[in-house]
Amino acid sequence: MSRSPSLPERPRLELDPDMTPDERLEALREHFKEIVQVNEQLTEQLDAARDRQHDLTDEVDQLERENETLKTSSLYIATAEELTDDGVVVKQHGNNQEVLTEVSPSIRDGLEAGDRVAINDSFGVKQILDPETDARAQAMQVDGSPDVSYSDIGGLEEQIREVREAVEEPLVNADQFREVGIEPPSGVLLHGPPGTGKTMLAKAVANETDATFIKMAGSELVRKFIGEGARLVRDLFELAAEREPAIIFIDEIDAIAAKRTESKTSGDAEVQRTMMQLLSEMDGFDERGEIRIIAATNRFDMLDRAILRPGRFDRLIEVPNPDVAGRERILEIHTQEMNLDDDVDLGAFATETDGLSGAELASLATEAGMFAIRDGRTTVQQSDLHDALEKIEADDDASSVPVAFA
Ligand SMILES: Nc1ncnc2c1ncn2[C@@H]1O[C@H](COP(=O)(O)OP(=O)(O)OP(=O)(O)O)[C@@H](O)[C@H]1O
Repeated sequence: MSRSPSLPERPRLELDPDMTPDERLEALREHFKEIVQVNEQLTEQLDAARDRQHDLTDEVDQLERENETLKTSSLYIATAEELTDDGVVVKQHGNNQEVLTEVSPSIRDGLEAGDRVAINDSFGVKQILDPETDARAQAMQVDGSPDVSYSDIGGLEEQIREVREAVEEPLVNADQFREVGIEPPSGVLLHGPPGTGKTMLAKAVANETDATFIKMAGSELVRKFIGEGARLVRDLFELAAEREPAIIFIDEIDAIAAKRTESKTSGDAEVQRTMMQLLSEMDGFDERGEIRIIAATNRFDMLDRAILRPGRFDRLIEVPNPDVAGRERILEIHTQEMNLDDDVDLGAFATETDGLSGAELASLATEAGMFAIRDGRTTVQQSDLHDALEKIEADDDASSVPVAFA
């Protein structure tokens, strides 16, 4: 930046007592001339300073407008894969679509392969993400249209009904709720063992309602983005407001909303701040329009009861491990694209899989396919399912061996 010129010296009038009146008059004339000159210089400097002030004000306005555009328009996150003479190959996160796009020279100069960038609807690179924005991008997964539907979820008919009533209906029939004069539940908490379909449920509602699905993992907030939790929670709600209708999904909410402990470590204070921010966002939620919030936990017992108060997560939905009919349906779903031998009886097999979660049944189906391939076959037999079950149970036992003996 150019330094402003220093101010001219103030002219000094030096009158000698021995001067004749003529000499004094001459000295006074000289002094007057000097003062006029300095006055002109100062006027010039003042004009230049005013011009500069105008330029800077314009620059500030321009930056404010750019900032506003960046904040309000929806941008997507992508990675710059390759810089070529024809442009930049970017890969959009979420759908992995790759495109060759042009970038303005000013952005191109600072861009390197591997950088995360923000792109607009027509794939134009608008911004290189700095580490701070990057944290935001990593902490939140945004999916414009998740590809899970209710029919992909096995054995959770009652839970699907409840989620539809508490989340889908208020989004789709907001007017009806207003006319009847009732407030829909603020937040829905899905709780149950790992891998039972909680995330799928949240994605399916987003899909069904054409809402944007925004996921944030509580554990990552606490582990990866230390010191940023509260701000990221605020950003999460801001992003949802920009993208409404939107469904906010907070996975592993127990990581930020566990019961308060006696210990006063700085880590606890940080988690507390994050939770307080979440509670205050939820308390101011009514005015937020078409945003619904779903949280999930495997550790319901650990939750701070403050988050379950009316107006917060006041609708609890338990998502348990599937019963035998649920397991059969989940097996059907995960084998529907597979080439099954006529001897396969999923109903009978389901009775042998007591205690397995939906996620375990999904990987069991893939494992069974692997056994068929290893055996040089293109069809999956009942025996492959049994082998896969044995393997999964053996893996399970190995992972539950106490660490000291593992
Ligand atoms: N009920 C189900 N029906 C069909 N597939 C299921 C079901 N539950 C789980 N799965 C399979 O397991 C995967 C993981 O499920 P999901 O992420 O929804 O579980 P979750 O309950 O959110 O788990 P976590 O608590 O560990 O986050 C799904 O992508 C799907 O393949």
